[in-house]
Amino acid sequence: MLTPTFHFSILQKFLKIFNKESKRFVEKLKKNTEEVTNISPFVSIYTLNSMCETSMGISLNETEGGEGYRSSVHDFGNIIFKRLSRPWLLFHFIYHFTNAYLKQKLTIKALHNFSRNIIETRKKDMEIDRTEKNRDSGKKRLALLDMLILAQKNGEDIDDEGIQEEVDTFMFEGHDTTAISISFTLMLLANNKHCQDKLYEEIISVFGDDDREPTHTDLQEMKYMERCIKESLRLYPSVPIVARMMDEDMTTRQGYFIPKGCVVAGMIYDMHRRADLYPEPDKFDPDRFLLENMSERHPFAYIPFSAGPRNCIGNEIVDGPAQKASSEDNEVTPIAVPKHEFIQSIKKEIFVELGKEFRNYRKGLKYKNIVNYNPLEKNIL
Ligand code: HEM
Repeated sequence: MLTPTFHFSILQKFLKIFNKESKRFVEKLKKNTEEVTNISPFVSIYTLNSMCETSMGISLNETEGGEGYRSSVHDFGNIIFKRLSRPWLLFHFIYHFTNAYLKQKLTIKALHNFSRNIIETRKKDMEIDRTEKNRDSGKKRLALLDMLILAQKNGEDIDDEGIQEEVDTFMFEGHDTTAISISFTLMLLANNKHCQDKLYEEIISVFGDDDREPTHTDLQEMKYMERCIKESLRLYPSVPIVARMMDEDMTTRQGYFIPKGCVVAGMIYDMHRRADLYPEPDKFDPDRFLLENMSERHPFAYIPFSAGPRNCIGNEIVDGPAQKASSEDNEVTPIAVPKHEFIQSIKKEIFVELGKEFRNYRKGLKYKNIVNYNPLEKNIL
């Protein structure tokens, strides 16, 4: 349902929002007088603004309750990380008696109330547009939410709760991942002056001394910047681990049995730093993503957006249109990896990697969700 929203013709309309927020970010940075600034929460103000406007079609700064929503988004992130980093809080029984749980409930309520209101208002506005046969509505910029409302109207299998869940997912998946990625890219450029200089030269070659807003074509020309972002996502993938629950038994080529119900984790961070795939893996070298240096690499050696049927839909923003836009096709061409190919690849790449990682933790760990990949003991812990 949502894939058409990620078509580059729609993303192009979003570019105005990204440009507006980028400008605000730069202005704010210029005014910053602190000697040391933690840039990550700073960046996330503008990525959250961008996500709100592209997902819900509202400006957080100009909407009643917007600032409350912003602080709830941040509080919620903190609550989750606090819980994840305190093993005893992972037991529901203990967690339910803590203040953190109470705060979590209140925060979720605030988040849901806000997005529910926006959805209801948006639905009413769209109804008015339709009944008044607003001739301009076709030219309007559609937010992701509008696509879901339209899909529901057209009889697709999604109810109000489903729409809200999608909007909430987008807000979290979209703003934090991009804020982290921008922060690390800035850090890497700051620490690698020669790359920063090269990128600066590229900016000058595209814009000269004109301070106009970047267009989609400009961005496509900025090949070095694209390589810097890709290399930054290799070193610091915003989502370092993905996990899947096995829905059927499986035996890998190496002969390891993984039972149904088992949780298997893919360590993207570790895979991206494998010396056999990336020589001098800790070095920031954007030229690893030159075509000639990539051709020999396994396609799943680089998976910052995961791969397969549940990969990142936002992948289209960073990776998809950049390559596909030039074909000027109006059809949506989702990047989907055939399931069997993905499974084969998991076997070869991710499981082998897991073997290396988990061997270190094996001794003394008796946790039913962790699979032992030690090649000497073909069994399960
Ligand atoms: C640097 C930016 C981003 C990175 C590195 C990233 C990474 C990922 C990864 C690794 C997954 C898969 C998680 C898993 O397999 O369990 C994922 C899923 C997802 N991402 Fe992103 N993401 C980014 C930006 C975005 C943006 C901008 C959006 C929305 C506009 C978005 C929306 C989603 C959604 C909805 C899913 C769930 C897909 C599904 O389960 O079918 N992401 N992302």
